[in-house]
Amino acid sequence: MTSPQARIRPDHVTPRRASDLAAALGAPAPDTDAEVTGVVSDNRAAGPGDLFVALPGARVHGARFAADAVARGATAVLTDPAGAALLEAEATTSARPAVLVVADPRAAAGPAAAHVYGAPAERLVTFGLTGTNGKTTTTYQLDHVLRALGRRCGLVGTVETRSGDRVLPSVLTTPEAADLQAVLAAMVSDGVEALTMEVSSHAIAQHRVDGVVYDVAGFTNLTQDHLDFHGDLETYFATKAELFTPARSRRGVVVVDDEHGAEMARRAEVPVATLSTGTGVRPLDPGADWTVSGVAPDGTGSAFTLTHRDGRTLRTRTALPGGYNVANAALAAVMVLESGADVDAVDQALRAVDGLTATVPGRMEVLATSPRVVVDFAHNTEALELALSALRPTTKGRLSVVFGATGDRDPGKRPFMGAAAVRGADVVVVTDDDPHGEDRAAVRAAVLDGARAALAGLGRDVELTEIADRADAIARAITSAGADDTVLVAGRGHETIQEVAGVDHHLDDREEARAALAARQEHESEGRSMRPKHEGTGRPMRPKHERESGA
Ligand SMILES: CC(=O)N[C@H]1[C@@H](OP(=O)(O)OP(=O)(O)OC[C@H]2O[C@@H](n3ccc(=O)[nH]c3=O)[C@H](O)[C@@H]2O)O[C@H](CO)[C@@H](O)[C@@H]1O[C@H](C)C(=O)N[C@@H](C)C(=O)N[C@H](CCC(=O)O)C(=O)O
Ligand SMILES: Nc1ncnc2c1ncn2[C@@H]1O[C@H](COP(=O)(O)OP(=O)(O)OP(=O)(O)O)[C@@H](O)[C@H]1O
Repeated sequence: MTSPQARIRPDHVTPRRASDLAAALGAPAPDTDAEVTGVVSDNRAAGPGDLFVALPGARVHGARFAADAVARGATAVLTDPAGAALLEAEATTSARPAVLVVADPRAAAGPAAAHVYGAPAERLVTFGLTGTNGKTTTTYQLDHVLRALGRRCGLVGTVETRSGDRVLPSVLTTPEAADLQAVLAAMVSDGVEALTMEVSSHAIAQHRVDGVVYDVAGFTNLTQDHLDFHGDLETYFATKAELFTPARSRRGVVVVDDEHGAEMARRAEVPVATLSTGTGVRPLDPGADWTVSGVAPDGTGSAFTLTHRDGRTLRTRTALPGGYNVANAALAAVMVLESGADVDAVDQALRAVDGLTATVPGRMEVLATSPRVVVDFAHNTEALELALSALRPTTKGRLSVVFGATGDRDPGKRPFMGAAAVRGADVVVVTDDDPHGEDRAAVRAAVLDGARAALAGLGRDVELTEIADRADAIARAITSAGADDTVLVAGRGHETIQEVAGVDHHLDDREEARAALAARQEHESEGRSMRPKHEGTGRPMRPKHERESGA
C-alpha cells in the first residue's frame, strides 16, 4: 500500500475539462462535467480540483476510497467498470464527481496526468535508467555531468526527488504515474531543463512511466532479482526491454558487459549505442560503439578513457571505487554525449569539476579517509562481494565489514552473504539489518553459519564478531580500526528507518559512523590511544569476539 507522503506538485495548472480528458483517453463522456487541475492515485493525497485515479489493486479497489477523495475536493474519478460499479453502489447524495471509465485505468493514469499537466515530459530533456544494479549511482553521475554543462536538473530515484530547490525523500524508486507527471510539471515550472530518473521494472510493468518518452534510455546490467514480482528471469528481462521501444524512448545506451546487455542491444527497437567497459563478466568488446580503455587507479576511484568508433575521445575519472563504477560513470557520460552534447564541451565541463565526482547518498559514500569509512547499499551477496573487492586494492591496512541480512526477506541469501564477507574482508562484524518481524538473533545466526563455513579452509585469519545492535557495531568497528584500515558499513545505504517488530526506529548508518568518527577524533586530540580494550562505558570492545582461522 502506498503510504501517505508529501508530494512535489506544480504550483499552477491550467484547468482542463473532464469531458475533454475523457475524449483524449477514448472514454465515454462523463454524465457530470468538472474542471480538473491535478491527478492523484491515493485518496490521502487528494485535494481540490483533483482527478482521483481509482486503481484495481491486489488488495483493495481504489474506488473504495473515492468518496474520501471527493470529500477532500477531488472533482473527477478515473476508474474501470468494476470501480464505477463500486462508486454507484456507494454513491451518496453529496458531491457527485465526473466519472471517467476505461478498461485499464493503470495504463490510462500516465496519459491522463500528462494531459492535465500539459505533457511536461515533452518540455524537458529526459534520461531514464534501468537495470538491476547501478541505477541510483548512474543517475547521480548523469545529474553531475549535466550540471557541469550548466543545465538546470531534476532528479527522480530511490533516494530522493528533486525539482529546483525542492527536495523530498522518495518512497518508491519510480513514483506512481500521477505523482511522476506532477513532479515533471513542477520541474517545468521550476525552470528545470533536464530530468534524470530511475525506471524500475515494477514501474514499467505497472505503467508508471506511461506518458514519458525518454530522449535517452540507459541500461546498466541484469542479474537475478525481483522474481517474486516478475515470475521468471525472461519476463524480468522483457519488462526492462520495453524501455527500448519507441513507445518509451527515442534512443538508448546499453552497457554490453554482460550477456543480458548484449541481448538488450540486439532486441532494442530504438537506435542504441553500445558501451563496452571490460569491467563486467564479458571481456572488452572492441566492436562496441563506445569502449573504455586505460583504466588506472586514481585515489579511491579510477581514471579512464572513453572512445567512440568515429574517433571521439575523452579522458576522465570517477571518484567511486571498483570497476563497476567505471561502467556507471562511462554510461552517464555516454548518455549525455548521445543526447547530442559535444565531446569537447563535455571534456571541458568534466575537467572543471574534477571528473565524475558526484556524491551518491549511501552508495560507496566515503565519510572519512583515515581510517577510510564507506557506507554502501550492498544488501545481497553479489553486491557485497563487489563492494569488498572494489575497496581491497586501495586498502593498505585491514578491510572490515559491518553488515547483516534483512528479516522477512529471502532467507536463502543469509549464509551466502556471511561467506562473501569472510572471503572479502579481514574483519567481519555481523549485526542487525532491518529485522522487520523476524527473530533478529536467528537472522544473524544464519549469516554467521555461512561465515563460519567459509572460514574452514580459507587459509587466512579473519576476525569474526557478532554485535546485535547496529549502531554499537558501527561504533566498535570504527573505534578499533587502524589509520590505514577501511571500514565498509554495508546494507542500508541512505536508509534512515530500521523496522523492528513492526516499530520504526530512526537509524542512519552515516550518522552513526560520523558520530563514531567524531568520538575517535576527540580521543585522538586528547592524545589517547584509539585502540583501547575498553570504551569509556566500560563495555568490552569486542563482545562475543571469536578469532577464527581457516588455516
Ligand atoms: C507489489 C506492488 O508493486 N504493489 C503495487 C500495487 O499495490 P496493490 O495492487 O497492492 O495496491 P492496493 O494496496 O491494493 O491499492 C489499490 C489502489 O488503492 C489505492 N489506495 C489504497 C489504500 C488507501 O488507503 N488509499 C488508496 O487510495 C492505492 O494507491 C492503489 O492505487 O499497486 C500500487 C499502486 O500502483 C503500488 O503502489 C504498489 O507498490 C508497492 C507500494 C511497492 O512496494 N512496490 C515496490 C515493490 C516497487 O514498486 N518497487 C520498485 C523498485 C524495485 C527495486 O528495484 O528495488 C519501485 O519502483 O519502487
Ligand atoms: N554497475 C553496477 N554493477 C553491479 N553492482 C553495482 C553497480 N553499480 C552499483 N552497484 C552496487 O549495487 C548496489 C546498488 O547500487 P545502486 O543503488 O546504484 O543501484 P540501483 O540499481 O539503484 O539499486 P536499488 O534500486 O536497489 O537502489 C550498491 O551496493 C552498489 O555498490
